[in-house]
Amino acid sequence: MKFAQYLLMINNEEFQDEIGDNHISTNAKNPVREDAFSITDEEKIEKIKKDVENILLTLGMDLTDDSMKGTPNRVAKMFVKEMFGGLNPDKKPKASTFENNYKYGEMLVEKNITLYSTCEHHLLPIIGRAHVAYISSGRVIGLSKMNRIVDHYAKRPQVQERLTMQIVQELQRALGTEDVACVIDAKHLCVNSRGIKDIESSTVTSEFGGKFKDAQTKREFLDYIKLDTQF
Ligand SMILES: Nc1nc2c(ncn2[C@@H]2O[C@H](COP(=O)(O)OP(=O)(O)OP(=O)(O)O)[C@@H](O)[C@H]2O)c(=O)[nH]1
Ligand SMILES: [Zn+2]
Repeated sequence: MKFAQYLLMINNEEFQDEIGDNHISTNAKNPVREDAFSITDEEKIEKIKKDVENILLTLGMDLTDDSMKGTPNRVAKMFVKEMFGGLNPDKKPKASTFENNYKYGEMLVEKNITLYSTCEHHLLPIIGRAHVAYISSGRVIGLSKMNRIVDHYAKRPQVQERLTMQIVQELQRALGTEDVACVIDAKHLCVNSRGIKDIESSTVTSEFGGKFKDAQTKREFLDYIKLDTQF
């Protein structure tokens, strides 16, 4: 499918889905059930609170203890409003774009974007940096919107590969161009702090759209971001 046809298709209301990911390719969608929004956030918090309470009681914790009595509610609120808030389409940032009046024609790189996500296999943190770039085809986007888009898709149960693709596809939609790239370098606490317990290793993923598939353009982007970030 041509990119223009794809843009027409994703703007068609019929293609709206539960978490507002109508423009995300099938293979990059989070596995979300159709009834994801059959209950409100407040109802979700109430249900999760009871589930967390149950887990802690099963582990043998005394939930009348001053320090722990608020924990089930705290965890439930944190899940729904913070860690997994990106499942709520109302929280999706407005990716406002404007005319490229100054005719800037080179790539723009937003690098070292702080990334906090959650591994969907273990529900443990993924901590790292995202680097995104695009070449304008007429529209430009507010810098902070790129950080916000990264944060929105990070706030879901994720695998890093999918997250990388979602960021690129959302920026392609917002900017109306295929010429978008993203590299993520992140530590998965499920690898660093448990299991194999390799504290040093990190995971690098990338997605290169349009002109970024070209070796020279890709090289320029990778040179700008030089993967020497410490986190
Ligand atoms: N591809 C991919 N794998 C991930 C990501 N996050 C975590 N994983 C891996 O998912 C895998 C889950 O494997 P399992 O064998 O079911 O889980 P496990 O028994 O806890 O595995 P260990 O971590 O090896 O102890 C692990 O190898 C994780 O490192 C991710 O973002 N992408
Ligand atoms: Zn994990």
